[in-house]
Amino acid sequence: MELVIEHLSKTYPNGTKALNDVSLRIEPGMFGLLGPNGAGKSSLMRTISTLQEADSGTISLGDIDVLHQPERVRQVLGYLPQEFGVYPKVTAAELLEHFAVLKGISNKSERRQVVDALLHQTNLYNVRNKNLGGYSGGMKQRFGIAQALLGNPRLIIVDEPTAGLDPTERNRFHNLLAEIGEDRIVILSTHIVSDVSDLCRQFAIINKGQVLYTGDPLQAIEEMRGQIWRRLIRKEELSSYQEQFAVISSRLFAGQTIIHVHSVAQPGNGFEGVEPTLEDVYFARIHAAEQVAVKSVVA
Ligand SMILES: Nc1ncnc2c1ncn2[C@@H]1O[C@H](COP(=O)(O)OP(=O)(O)OP(=O)(O)O)[C@@H](O)[C@H]1O
Repeated sequence: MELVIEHLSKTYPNGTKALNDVSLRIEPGMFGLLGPNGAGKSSLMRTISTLQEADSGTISLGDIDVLHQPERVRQVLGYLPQEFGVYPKVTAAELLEHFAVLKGISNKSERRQVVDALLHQTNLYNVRNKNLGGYSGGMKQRFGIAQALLGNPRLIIVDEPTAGLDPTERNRFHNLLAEIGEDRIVILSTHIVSDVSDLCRQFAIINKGQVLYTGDPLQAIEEMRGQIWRRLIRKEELSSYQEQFAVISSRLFAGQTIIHVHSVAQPGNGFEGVEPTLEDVYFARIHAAEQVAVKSVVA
């Protein structure tokens, strides 16, 4: 089953163009949707999940017309929203059982089996009788995955799942995602580049409602090879470098500022070539798009 999005656009009543002619083809496996805050990721996820409507464009999931057959989508969809609220005074086992009833698993012993299996899979079985209010952020996210997996969905959407998780929990969550992404479409929406480079065979960069790039992370890195340059500068020199070069990122290291510049040719003295990372790809694509936007405003 493939998810095909074509020419999807959405403008909110206040005039914000959240999706601007988005087209994507998503195959089974983990797909990373990478973009800064406000890029339109949640709008896209909510539209695919049938929680909101688009102004124009089409989405198909196998033979399902997503925008016109929301009931069919909901039968095969698992969704972990950005803000996953839980009732603090019920236990994981109770709430999952409740969701299973809502999903239509009416046979009691079957439901019990499904719930237990999901609690095991998400490593929550030992804490299943604890109130959700006492769960850590990572435990809540894993519970979110457990509920999203009910009914064995073919398409799973997770919106910014690792924000706020500590490294151990994040790692555990990654392993869980990798496991569930083996045989179905999992769309991971995030602004954290390493979530995508760790997990996804396919990804897209989205900014201001537009798809800037889509493809394989390794290929995207390969295409940038020889075009990323590094230089140590003094903090107060940053703005002058930004005027002269395509500075795609700057960070502090041992009290000094390291900049990365995107350039096909050697930018000049003092720059050293570096192996690109997915983060360089991401910043370079966004930087290039912003430059085009600035130029068209000036023109
Ligand atoms: N209901 C709404 N009404 C008006 N504007 C909205 C609405 N929802 C989102 N927006 C705006 O649309 C743009 C895209 O928002 P969206 O939430 O889809 O982005 P995002 O990439 O998911 O960002 P974030 O990670 O911050 O959620 C933003 O400018 C946002 O302020």
